[in-house]
Amino acid sequence: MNLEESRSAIEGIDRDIVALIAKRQEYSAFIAAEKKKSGSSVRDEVQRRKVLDRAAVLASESDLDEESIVKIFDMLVEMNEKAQKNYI
Ligand SMILES: C=C(O[C@@H]1C=C(C(=O)O)C=C[C@H]1O)C(=O)O
Repeated sequence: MNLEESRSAIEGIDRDIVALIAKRQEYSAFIAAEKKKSGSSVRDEVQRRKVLDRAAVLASESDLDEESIVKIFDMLVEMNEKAQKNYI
């Protein structure tokens, strides 16, 4: 595979990543509605920890740097919380 082909493959993957992030974000509306009903706060520290710990395990299973993957997921959680706040 040459440089152009590799870059084109990466572009496709980047598009997939953004589409998956958008899909993840869509759930913020449903989750915000449930939290509004029950009066729960947007940030759920127990669930947040679960998501970040799972990300670390998945990173390690795929031989990826755990710290970097956890940072990415920390940003995803923050994005989701920010979106939920727009619904509450
Ligand atoms: C999505 C939720 O709300 C927040 C966002 C989370 C996430 O993006 O995974 C996890 C915990 C919460 O702080 C949830 O409570 O499940």
